[in-house]
Amino acid sequence: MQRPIARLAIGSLRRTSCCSCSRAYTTNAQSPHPALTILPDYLDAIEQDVLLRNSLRLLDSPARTNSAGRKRRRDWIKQNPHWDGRRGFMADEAYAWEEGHFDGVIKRYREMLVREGMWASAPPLPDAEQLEAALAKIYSLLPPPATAPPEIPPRSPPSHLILHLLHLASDGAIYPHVDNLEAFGRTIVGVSLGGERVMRFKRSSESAQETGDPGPTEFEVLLEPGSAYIQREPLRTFYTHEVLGMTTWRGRSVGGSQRLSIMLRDRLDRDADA
Ligand SMILES: O=C(O)CCC(=O)C(=O)O
Ligand SMILES: [Fe+2]
Repeated sequence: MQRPIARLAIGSLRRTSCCSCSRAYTTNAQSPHPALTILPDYLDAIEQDVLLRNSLRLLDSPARTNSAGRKRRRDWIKQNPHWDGRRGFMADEAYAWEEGHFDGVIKRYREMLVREGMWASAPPLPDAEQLEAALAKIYSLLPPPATAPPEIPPRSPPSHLILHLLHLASDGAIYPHVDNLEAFGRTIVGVSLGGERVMRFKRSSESAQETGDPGPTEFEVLLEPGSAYIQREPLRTFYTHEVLGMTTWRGRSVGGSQRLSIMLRDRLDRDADA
Protein backbone atom coordinates (compact mmCIF):
# COMPACT_ATOMS: atom_id res chain seq x y z
CA MET A 1 0.00 0.00 0.00
CA GLN A 2 1.32 3.44 -0.86
CA ARG A 3 1.98 5.45 2.29
CA PRO A 4 0.09 8.73 2.34
CA ILE A 5 2.90 10.99 3.58
CA ALA A 6 6.40 11.45 2.36
CA ARG A 7 8.89 12.70 4.88
CA LEU A 8 12.52 13.27 4.16
CA ALA A 9 14.88 11.81 6.72
CA ILE A 10 17.71 14.05 7.79
CA GLY A 11 20.25 12.41 5.48
CA SER A 12 18.17 13.08 2.37
CA LEU A 13 17.11 16.70 2.72
CA ARG A 14 16.75 18.66 -0.47
CA ARG A 15 16.67 22.41 -0.30
CA THR A 16 14.15 24.57 -2.06
CA SER A 17 13.92 28.31 -1.70
CA CYS A 18 12.07 29.51 1.36
CA CYS A 19 8.68 30.90 0.43
CA SER A 20 7.71 34.26 1.83
CA CYS A 21 4.29 33.39 3.14
CA SER A 22 3.51 34.91 6.46
CA ARG A 23 0.46 34.00 8.47
CA ALA A 24 -1.14 36.26 11.01
CA TYR A 25 -1.07 34.31 14.27
CA THR A 26 -0.26 35.56 17.70
CA THR A 27 2.99 33.98 18.76
CA ASN A 28 2.45 32.36 22.09
CA ALA A 29 4.80 33.26 24.92
CA GLN A 30 5.50 29.57 25.50
CA SER A 31 7.08 29.13 22.11
CA PRO A 32 10.88 29.26 21.98
CA HIS A 33 10.85 30.22 18.28
CA PRO A 34 8.92 33.04 16.53
CA ALA A 35 7.92 30.71 13.66
CA LEU A 36 6.28 28.23 16.03
CA THR A 37 2.95 29.05 17.61
CA ILE A 38 1.78 26.85 20.46
CA LEU A 39 -1.84 27.00 21.52
CA PRO A 40 -2.16 25.13 24.81
CA ASP A 41 -5.72 24.06 25.70
CA TYR A 42 -6.91 24.83 22.17
CA LEU A 43 -9.52 22.08 22.51
CA ASP A 44 -11.63 21.44 25.58
CA ALA A 45 -12.18 17.91 26.94
CA ILE A 46 -15.38 17.37 24.95
CA GLU A 47 -13.77 18.49 21.68
CA GLN A 48 -10.76 16.26 22.31
CA ASP A 49 -13.02 13.35 23.06
CA VAL A 50 -15.17 13.71 19.92
CA LEU A 51 -12.11 14.13 17.68
CA LEU A 52 -10.25 11.20 19.21
CA ARG A 53 -13.25 8.88 19.05
CA ASN A 54 -14.00 9.73 15.43
CA SER A 55 -10.33 9.59 14.38
CA LEU A 56 -10.08 6.09 15.84
CA ARG A 57 -13.30 5.17 14.07
CA LEU A 58 -11.72 6.10 10.74
CA LEU A 59 -8.42 4.35 11.50
CA ASP A 60 -10.30 1.20 12.55
CA SER A 61 -12.72 1.21 9.61
CA PRO A 62 -12.94 -1.99 7.55
CA ALA A 63 -11.68 -0.10 4.50
CA ARG A 64 -8.29 0.40 6.05
CA THR A 65 -7.78 -2.64 8.27
CA ASN A 66 -7.13 -6.22 7.18
CA SER A 67 -8.87 -9.29 8.55
CA ALA A 68 -5.97 -10.16 10.88
CA GLY A 69 -6.09 -6.64 12.32
CA ARG A 70 -9.85 -6.83 12.81
CA LYS A 71 -9.51 -10.22 14.52
CA ARG A 72 -6.84 -8.86 16.86
CA ARG A 73 -9.17 -6.04 17.79
CA ARG A 74 -12.20 -8.31 18.28
CA ASP A 75 -10.16 -10.71 20.45
CA TRP A 76 -8.93 -7.85 22.62
CA ILE A 77 -12.46 -6.53 23.09
CA LYS A 78 -13.65 -10.04 24.05
CA GLN A 79 -10.89 -10.27 26.66
CA ASN A 80 -11.66 -6.79 27.96
CA PRO A 81 -15.46 -6.76 28.22
CA HIS A 82 -15.48 -3.73 30.52
CA TRP A 83 -13.68 -1.48 28.06
CA ASP A 84 -15.83 1.50 27.21
CA GLY A 85 -15.72 1.47 23.41
CA ARG A 86 -16.99 5.02 23.19
CA ARG A 87 -13.84 6.67 24.39
CA GLY A 88 -10.08 6.53 24.31
CA PHE A 89 -7.52 4.10 23.04
CA MET A 90 -7.54 0.35 23.43
CA ALA A 91 -4.31 -1.24 24.71
CA ASP A 92 -1.37 -1.32 22.28
CA GLU A 93 -1.83 -5.04 21.60
CA ALA A 94 -5.31 -4.42 20.16
CA TYR A 95 -3.90 -2.55 17.16
CA ALA A 96 -1.99 -3.70 14.09
CA TRP A 97 0.86 -1.17 14.04
CA GLU A 98 3.10 -0.44 11.11
CA GLU A 99 6.58 -1.25 12.42
CA GLY A 100 8.50 1.28 10.37
CA HIS A 101 7.64 3.96 7.86
CA PHE A 102 8.81 3.31 4.28
CA ASP A 103 11.22 6.20 4.61
CA GLY A 104 12.45 5.08 8.03
CA VAL A 105 11.10 8.14 9.81
CA ILE A 106 8.34 6.70 11.97
CA LYS A 107 8.34 3.72 14.26
CA ARG A 108 5.18 1.88 15.45
CA TYR A 109 2.29 3.91 14.09
CA ARG A 110 -0.95 3.91 12.12
CA GLU A 111 -1.64 6.66 9.65
CA MET A 112 -4.25 7.71 7.12
CA LEU A 113 -5.15 10.48 4.74
CA VAL A 114 -8.67 11.79 5.39
CA ARG A 115 -10.43 12.64 2.15
CA GLU A 116 -13.67 14.41 1.35
CA GLY A 117 -16.73 12.70 2.85
CA MET A 118 -14.79 10.32 5.10
CA TRP A 119 -15.89 11.79 8.45
CA ALA A 120 -19.50 10.99 7.53
CA SER A 121 -20.96 7.65 8.52
CA ALA A 122 -23.99 5.47 7.99
CA PRO A 123 -26.04 5.45 10.17
CA PRO A 124 -25.50 9.16 10.94
CA LEU A 125 -23.30 9.85 13.96
CA PRO A 126 -24.94 10.72 17.29
CA ASP A 127 -22.20 13.33 17.80
CA ALA A 128 -22.22 14.73 14.24
CA GLU A 129 -22.83 18.33 15.33
CA GLN A 130 -20.07 18.29 17.96
CA LEU A 131 -17.70 16.71 15.46
CA GLU A 132 -18.52 19.30 12.83
CA ALA A 133 -17.88 22.15 15.29
CA ALA A 134 -14.58 20.66 16.52
CA LEU A 135 -13.38 20.06 12.95
CA ALA A 136 -14.32 23.60 11.92
CA LYS A 137 -12.27 24.84 14.87
CA ILE A 138 -9.16 22.93 13.84
CA TYR A 139 -9.57 23.71 10.12
CA SER A 140 -9.56 27.40 11.05
CA LEU A 141 -5.93 27.05 12.22
CA LEU A 142 -4.87 27.25 8.58
CA PRO A 143 -6.07 30.47 6.95
CA PRO A 144 -8.57 30.06 4.12
CA PRO A 145 -7.40 30.63 0.55
CA ALA A 146 -7.76 34.09 -1.02
CA THR A 147 -10.37 32.89 -3.50
CA ALA A 148 -13.74 31.51 -2.38
CA PRO A 149 -13.45 27.78 -1.58
CA PRO A 150 -15.71 25.35 -3.49
CA GLU A 151 -18.64 23.68 -1.73
CA ILE A 152 -17.69 20.48 0.07
CA PRO A 153 -19.67 17.96 2.15
CA PRO A 154 -20.04 18.83 5.86
CA ARG A 155 -16.99 18.01 8.01
CA SER A 156 -14.76 17.32 4.97
CA PRO A 157 -11.32 18.94 4.98
CA PRO A 158 -11.56 22.23 3.05
CA SER A 159 -9.95 21.93 -0.38
CA HIS A 160 -6.96 24.12 0.52
CA LEU A 161 -5.67 21.71 3.14
CA ILE A 162 -4.55 18.12 3.46
CA LEU A 163 -5.50 16.18 6.60
CA HIS A 164 -3.74 13.12 8.01
CA LEU A 165 -4.33 11.16 11.19
CA LEU A 166 -1.24 9.76 12.88
CA HIS A 167 -1.59 7.33 15.77
CA LEU A 168 1.61 6.45 17.63
CA ALA A 169 1.92 3.33 19.77
CA SER A 170 3.12 3.77 23.36
CA ASP A 171 6.61 2.90 22.16
CA GLY A 172 6.22 4.71 18.82
CA ALA A 173 8.32 7.72 17.85
CA ILE A 174 9.04 10.02 14.92
CA TYR A 175 12.68 10.60 14.02
CA PRO A 176 14.17 13.86 12.68
CA HIS A 177 12.77 14.80 9.29
CA VAL A 178 11.42 17.62 7.16
CA ASP A 179 7.94 17.11 5.67
CA ASN A 180 8.19 16.70 1.93
CA LEU A 181 8.68 20.12 0.37
CA GLU A 182 7.31 18.95 -2.97
CA ALA A 183 4.11 17.51 -1.53
CA PHE A 184 2.94 20.17 0.92
CA GLY A 185 2.83 23.93 1.35
CA ARG A 186 4.70 25.94 3.93
CA THR A 187 2.48 25.74 7.04
CA ILE A 188 2.10 22.63 9.18
CA VAL A 189 -0.46 22.37 11.95
CA GLY A 190 -0.50 19.56 14.50
CA VAL A 191 -3.36 18.96 16.95
CA SER A 192 -2.40 16.67 19.83
CA LEU A 193 -4.73 14.11 21.39
CA GLY A 194 -3.98 11.36 23.90
CA GLY A 195 -0.61 11.06 25.61
CA GLU A 196 1.87 13.89 26.06
CA ARG A 197 5.04 13.89 23.99
CA VAL A 198 8.04 16.15 23.55
CA MET A 199 8.79 17.53 20.09
CA ARG A 200 12.32 18.57 19.18
CA PHE A 201 13.32 21.01 16.44
CA LYS A 202 16.88 21.26 15.11
CA ARG A 203 18.14 23.74 12.56
CA SER A 204 19.80 21.86 9.72
CA SER A 205 23.31 23.17 9.37
CA GLU A 206 23.52 24.64 5.88
CA SER A 207 20.38 26.72 6.28
CA ALA A 208 21.55 29.29 8.80
CA GLN A 209 22.67 31.99 6.34
CA GLU A 210 19.76 31.37 3.97
CA THR A 211 17.10 32.30 6.46
CA GLY A 212 18.60 34.93 8.76
CA ASP A 213 16.76 32.93 11.39
CA PRO A 214 16.58 34.67 14.77
CA GLY A 215 15.58 31.53 16.67
CA PRO A 216 17.59 29.01 18.69
CA THR A 217 19.33 26.26 16.73
CA GLU A 218 17.69 23.52 18.76
CA PHE A 219 14.76 23.46 21.14
CA GLU A 220 12.04 21.24 22.53
CA VAL A 221 8.38 21.86 23.24
CA LEU A 222 5.82 19.87 25.18
CA LEU A 223 2.84 18.65 23.15
CA GLU A 224 0.00 18.39 25.62
CA PRO A 225 -3.35 16.81 24.76
CA GLY A 226 -5.76 19.44 23.45
CA SER A 227 -2.95 21.71 22.28
CA ALA A 228 -2.20 22.75 18.73
CA TYR A 229 1.02 23.95 17.16
CA ILE A 230 1.63 25.84 13.93
CA GLN A 231 5.02 25.60 12.21
CA ARG A 232 5.81 28.26 9.63
CA GLU A 233 8.98 29.27 7.84
CA PRO A 234 11.87 29.06 8.52
CA LEU A 235 11.09 26.12 10.80
CA ARG A 236 9.08 24.21 8.24
CA THR A 237 11.90 24.00 5.72
CA PHE A 238 15.13 24.65 7.58
CA TYR A 239 14.63 22.70 10.80
CA THR A 240 14.03 19.02 11.31
CA HIS A 241 11.30 18.05 13.73
CA GLU A 242 10.86 14.84 15.68
CA VAL A 243 8.45 13.44 18.26
CA LEU A 244 10.40 11.70 21.00
CA GLY A 245 9.59 8.41 22.70
CA MET A 246 10.32 8.41 26.44
CA THR A 247 12.19 11.48 27.60
CA THR A 248 12.43 13.97 30.43
CA TRP A 249 10.66 17.30 30.44
CA ARG A 250 11.43 19.73 33.26
CA GLY A 251 12.45 16.93 35.58
CA ARG A 252 9.58 14.56 34.88
CA SER A 253 9.25 11.62 32.57
CA VAL A 254 7.14 12.19 29.43
CA GLY A 255 6.10 9.73 26.70
CA GLY A 256 5.36 6.05 26.80
CA SER A 257 1.66 6.31 26.00
CA GLN A 258 -0.35 6.38 22.80
CA ARG A 259 -0.82 9.70 21.02
CA LEU A 260 -2.95 10.67 18.07
CA SER A 261 -2.22 13.79 16.07
CA ILE A 262 -4.43 15.43 13.50
CA MET A 263 -2.04 16.94 10.96
CA LEU A 264 -3.16 19.74 8.65
CA ARG A 265 -0.93 20.96 5.84
CA ASP A 266 -1.67 23.56 3.23
CA ARG A 267 -1.49 22.60 -0.41
CA LEU A 268 1.23 23.91 -2.64
CA ASP A 269 0.05 26.84 -4.75
CA ARG A 270 0.54 24.74 -7.87
CA ASP A 271 -2.08 22.25 -6.58
CA ALA A 272 -4.61 25.04 -6.28
CA ASP A 273 -4.04 25.95 -9.94
CA ALA A 274 -4.46 22.33 -11.09
O1 LIG B 1 2.51 14.04 15.27
C1 LIG B 1 3.00 15.15 15.10
O2 LIG B 1 2.68 16.14 15.77
C2 LIG B 1 4.05 15.33 14.03
C3 LIG B 1 3.88 14.40 12.90
C4 LIG B 1 4.90 14.60 11.83
O3 LIG B 1 5.94 15.14 12.02
C5 LIG B 1 4.57 14.12 10.48
O4 LIG B 1 3.52 13.48 10.30
O5 LIG B 1 5.35 14.38 9.55
FE1 LIG C 1 6.64 15.87 10.12
